[in-house]
Amino acid sequence: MPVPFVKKTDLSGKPIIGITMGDPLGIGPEILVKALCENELQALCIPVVIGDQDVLHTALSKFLIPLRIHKIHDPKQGNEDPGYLNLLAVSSLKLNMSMQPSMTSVIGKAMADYIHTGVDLALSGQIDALVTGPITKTGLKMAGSRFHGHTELIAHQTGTRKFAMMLAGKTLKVVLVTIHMPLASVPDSLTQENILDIIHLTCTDLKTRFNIKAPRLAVAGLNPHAGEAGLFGHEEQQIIAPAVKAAQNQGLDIQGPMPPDTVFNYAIKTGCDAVVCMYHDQGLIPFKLIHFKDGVNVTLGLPIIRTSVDHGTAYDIAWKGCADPTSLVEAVKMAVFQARHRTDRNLPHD
Ligand SMILES: NC(=O)C1=CN([C@@H]2O[C@H](COP(=O)(O)OP(=O)(O)OC[C@H]3O[C@@H](n4cnc5c(N)ncnc54)[C@H](O)[C@@H]3O)[C@@H](O)[C@H]2O)C=CC1
Ligand SMILES: NCC(=O)COP(=O)(O)O
Repeated sequence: MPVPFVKKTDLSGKPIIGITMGDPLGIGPEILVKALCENELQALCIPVVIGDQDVLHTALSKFLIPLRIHKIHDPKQGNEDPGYLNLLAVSSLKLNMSMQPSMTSVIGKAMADYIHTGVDLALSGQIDALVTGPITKTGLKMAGSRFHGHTELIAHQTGTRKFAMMLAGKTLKVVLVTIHMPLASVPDSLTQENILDIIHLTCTDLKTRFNIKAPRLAVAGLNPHAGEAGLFGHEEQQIIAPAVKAAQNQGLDIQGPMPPDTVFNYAIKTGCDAVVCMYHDQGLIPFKLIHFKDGVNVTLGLPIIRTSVDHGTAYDIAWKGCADPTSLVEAVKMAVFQARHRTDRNLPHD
């Protein structure tokens, strides 16, 4: 479904930020009510939660959060009073959280519906950005979705062909060339073309969404020592280096492929704006060592703004009261920043 244009929204007041509740069985409801009870976010935006009334009501009472649910049907009805939790109720699950329910296709579908609704609202300009709470990929699969996660689902729903996953923090930003696939499939999935696409997406979004005028990038190799001149693999010489060279020839400030064990240290020390990584854990391990608490997941290349927590559903601590809401707070703040600073409004994305 191609949806090439973003509707213009009036940003003279506070941006309206849609926040999906995520998997009801995970820590999504808890971090949501904790994040909203601080009043910090309501000073920056009008948050509108897309989720389930009973589940949120249970979270409010279990975690002793003094917010009142304000049920709305249109994001414009969002109350600016920080004492209210604005809710667009999309499901009515009637779960007994004290019985530790398991994932079902009904819960999985509700989780997916929050995302679909949020994307529709963002595409039509009724919200200025979408922030997503954590979901389980298995739950999405049980609901019949063919997508691995939000990133692929939202790209599809917005008709976006070229997109990328960025994990962003103040110290380090990483962007992934391949995302959710077996490690053994990674080498065959790397092409000069897709690496160059990710480099371009990164540069474009750093300029248009992060307000970075002249982005500097570093690119990681795939193999130990970036292949050591072909001794430990040929992907650097045959695929990655030609992509970096092509980007340099197009005038981009970019270096690589660099040895994966030192590229992150180099990037932080020299102030690179992002490191382009060849696979999921190559980027996420160093990123989460630094930004586990406050990292934000951002999808690049979309016609809408989508940020997310950097963590998952954390079933091991769900509904126990010890989940940390910092990543969600940072995801909302980044969504507000992007809504205010984006320079690509009304421009078609690929
Ligand atoms: N944005 C999203 O929707 C994401 C979803 N996932 C999904 O979540 C599920 C679980 O993934 P895992 O690999 O176990 O990662 P996870 O992030 O859910 O948990 C890893 C460890 O970190 C802890 N943790 C995570 N977030 C925390 C928080 N806010 N406060 C305190 N401790 C926290 C957990 O208790 C656990 O010990 C999987 O289905 C995965 O696909 C994973 C990452 C992001
Ligand atoms: N490791 C990041 C992750 O799994 C998040 O995926 P998505 O749901 O944002 O696509």
